[in-house]
Amino acid sequence: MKNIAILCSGGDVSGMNPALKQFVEYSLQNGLTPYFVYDGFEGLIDNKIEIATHKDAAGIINRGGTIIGSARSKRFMQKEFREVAKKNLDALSIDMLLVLGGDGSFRGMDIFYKEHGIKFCGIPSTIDNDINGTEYCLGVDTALNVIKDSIDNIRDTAASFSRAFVIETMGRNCGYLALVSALCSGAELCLIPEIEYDLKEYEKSFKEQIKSGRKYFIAVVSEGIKEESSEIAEWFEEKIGLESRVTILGHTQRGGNPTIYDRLMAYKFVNHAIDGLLGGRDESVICYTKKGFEYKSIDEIANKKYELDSELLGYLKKF
Ligand SMILES: Nc1ncnc2c1ncn2[C@@H]1O[C@H](COP(=O)(O)OP(=O)(O)OP(=O)(O)O)[C@@H](O)[C@H]1O
Ligand SMILES: O=P(O)(O)OC[C@H]1O[C@](O)(CO)[C@@H](O)[C@@H]1O
Ligand SMILES: [Mg+2]
Repeated sequence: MKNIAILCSGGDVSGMNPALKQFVEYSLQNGLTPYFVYDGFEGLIDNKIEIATHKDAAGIINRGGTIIGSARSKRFMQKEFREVAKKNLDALSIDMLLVLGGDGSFRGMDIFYKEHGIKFCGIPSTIDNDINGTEYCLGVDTALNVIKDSIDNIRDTAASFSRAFVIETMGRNCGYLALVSALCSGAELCLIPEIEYDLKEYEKSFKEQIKSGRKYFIAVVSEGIKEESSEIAEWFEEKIGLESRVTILGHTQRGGNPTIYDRLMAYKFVNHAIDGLLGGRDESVICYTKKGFEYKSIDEIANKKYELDSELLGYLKKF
């Protein structure tokens, strides 16, 4: 029987647990022995690698996060520790790995494959949705729903108090979460790292809107823009004349009950990843695009910047 392992790396997402469950089931269906690697690349180095059974994957489908843990591993960046990881995998005769992670994790696996020939398939899993080559990353839908609920709640109090709210989303240097949330929550202002802005250009229009009866503003801003959220709030107070508050959604965006979409995508990503490895694709990332699922090379994924959809950008409100 052949052995296959799975690990989670980088920021966790809701959808990882459904993926782990499907990994166990689909591996067994294919006559493979599934292994869990606990705590990402750290666990590869520290030999936290154990056989996974149906029992290990039971009762987890509704849980956010990942029951096997995730990590950012400084040690995996060093050759000597990757050698330790390879020895640990060899001792268990594991030469196929599924990696649930982001671009950084795939870059690390690419180096590991080139050095030691451990075959892998990456499953894009990051709330940032910042991976080039795939239009969807596992966990994004759940994160967007968490953000949507938060903004809807904030709107209630913003309206009651006639305030401006600056709501900051995660995303690192990618504005996807902020852009989609702003569109789907009817925000008056959306600021993202990809688009240059000058707040002065909004002043005239916002003041006119207040004169015509607007009582409150919702601004959705992404982490990674040139200003702090508190500075945007000060601008609302000083230039627009509205009392303001800041809500930084932070790690709430990384948790929560996985949505139906993320559960289904978890199943599909995992099946395609295992099929790819069994079909002889030794080093790839399984991507989801308008054409469906496609295997792509690490070069295409990790060495090019993700571009936001121009149609979505076109929907953004202008000043
Ligand atoms: N060049 C590299 N060489 C070896 N390992 C790497 C390299 N780049 C990243 N890694 C490994 O991948 C881990 C995860 O990378 P990173 O923190 O960038 O997260 P990610 O996978 O991009 O996910 P997310 O951005 O969603 O948190 C790093 O902590 C490191 O262990
Ligand atoms: O959980 P940490 O290490 O604080 O990292 C936070 C970062 O991870 C992410 O949640 C996922 O990459 C980013 O949106 C955010 O900038
Ligand atoms: Mg990343």
